[in-house]
This record gives sequence, C-alpha cells and structure tokens, in this order.
Amino acid sequence: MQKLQFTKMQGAGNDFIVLDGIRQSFALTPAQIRWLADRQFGIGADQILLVERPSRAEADFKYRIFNADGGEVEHCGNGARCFVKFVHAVGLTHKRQICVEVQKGLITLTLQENGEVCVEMGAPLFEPAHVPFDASQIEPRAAGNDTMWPLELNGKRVWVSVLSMGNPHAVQQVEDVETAPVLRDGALIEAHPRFAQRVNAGFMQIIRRDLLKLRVYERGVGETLACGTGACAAAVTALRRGLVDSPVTVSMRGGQLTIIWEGAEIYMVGSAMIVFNGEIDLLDGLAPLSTRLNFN
Ligand SMILES: N[C@H](CCC[C@H](N)C(=O)O)C(=O)O
Repeated sequence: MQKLQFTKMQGAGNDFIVLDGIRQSFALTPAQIRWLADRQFGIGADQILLVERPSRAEADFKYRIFNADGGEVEHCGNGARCFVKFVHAVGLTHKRQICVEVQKGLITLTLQENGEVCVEMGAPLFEPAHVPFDASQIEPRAAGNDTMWPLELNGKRVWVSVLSMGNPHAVQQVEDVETAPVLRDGALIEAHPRFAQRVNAGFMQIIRRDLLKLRVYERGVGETLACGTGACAAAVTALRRGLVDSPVTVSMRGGQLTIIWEGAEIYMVGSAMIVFNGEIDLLDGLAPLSTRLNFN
C-alpha cells in the first residue's frame, strides 16, 4: 500500500487531481489514473496533472496531463493555470513567470498581481495533417479567413474548423449552445474516423464581437464545464471568421476566460483554485473498479 498526497483543483470548473511528482515517488498505470479520476470509486476529476522536474535546461518544471480515460495528452489550458497556483501554494517556487515543459513543448506562465494566470498557449496549427485530420475526398468551404470541413455524423453533415493547440480540436458554430446536441454529436465527433488521435469537439455561439459562449465535449472525458485549449480554438476560429475581435471573452458553463490572439501566439487569462488537499492509498483503489458492473 502506498500513500499518495494530492491536491484537488479547478480552473473555470474543469477539475484536476494535482500530484507532486518531485517530492513524492510513484508510478501510475492507466488503470490507476482511471480509478483516481473516477467520480464514484475514486477522487473524481476531468484530468490528472503530474508535476515533475524538467528534462530541458530552459524549463523550471515539467508537467504531464492525463485524461480521465487514462490517456496522456499534449496540452491543457486550465491545467496550466492550476499548475501555477499549485507550485506557489506548496512552495515549489516563488517565481511569478515560469517556463514549463509540456508534451507539446515549452510554455510560459505568469502569475498576475490579481491572482489570475496568463498562459502563453503557443500558436495554433491549421494544416489538417498537424491536427491530425484526414481531409481526403472532401471539399472544404471558406468562412472569412477560416476553412470549414464537412463531417458526416450518422447521416447528418456538420461543418467544423479543425486546428491543433498542441492537442486536436474541431469547432463548429451553433445558434444556441444550450440546445445544441453536444452530448450526442460531441461523442460522434470525438470518435470520428477522420481524427486518428480522436478530437475535442467545441460548440460555440457568438454573442457579441467581444463575447462568445462555448461548450466542449473533451477527448477522453466527455463534456466538461470548461476547456482552456478549447476556448483558444473557438476564439481563433471566430477571429478567423471575422465574427469577433481580440481580446474575446469565452464564457463556458464553469466560468470564463479571456483569449488574446493577434495572429501568432495565443494568450489565455483566467483563474484557478485549490479545492482541497488529501491523501489516498494507491493500491486499494483498483479493487472497486474491477467490480464495476458492465450492464451494456
Ligand atoms: N481533453 C483534452 C486535454 C485537456 C484539455 C482541457 N482540459 C484544457 O483545459 O485545455 C485532450 O484530450 O486534448
């Protein structure tokens, strides 16, 4: 049995289990990650964030992000803000500007005087092969400076913009996010065969030129209350379509983020909070999950 200290955090309602992998030594299997993230049998979270020492000289820290389904991912916007608040809260650093190594590369995080965090999210990539998205045998449609692609979902065609924030996103515009079929169509888009590594599916509604509403069906999780990379993907898509101006507020069910994009790096500004600290016995957790009945 191994005791593991953890910190439960949230950024705009997207919630995380943050683990200090610098002062604790452990190795997690995908099954253990699924158990920790399980909202009935474990602690419960959308993602697990693992803080480690950097392997690159220019970085202060490294962190790794795992979805609730156990898969490791390239980037996480809300997680980045939670990371900054965590390392300050536990005394791992007092620096206000931190360079962090994540799977997609190096990002710079800044803890602002007002307690919010500004994340330099990197530049979006639009080439289908970089998402990755299989654009073969279909014709795109222009929308301003943006490109939309047709996706067939069980006989229904939707038009999505595809882009990489380091992780893959498919964004569509809807009339009303509250009535959009996010759970049904989000699941179909996430698993669509044209996305070799699956995809995060965003549903955005333009409210004003400085405000859009967004719901995201996240890869490896399902619908979350907010998605930071998804907010960046939606804002960039709306900006390319000429529907909003930068900076734009992205309002999601769990909170809002400010996204700034002038054509190169994207900046995301928002809050992050510690909810509680805890301790869990690593080995005990697998038993309950193995007894989870599979009725389907
Ligand atoms: N589900 C995402 C990872 C977490 C991203 C999201 N929580 C964020 O804040 O960016 C993916 O599989 O790419």
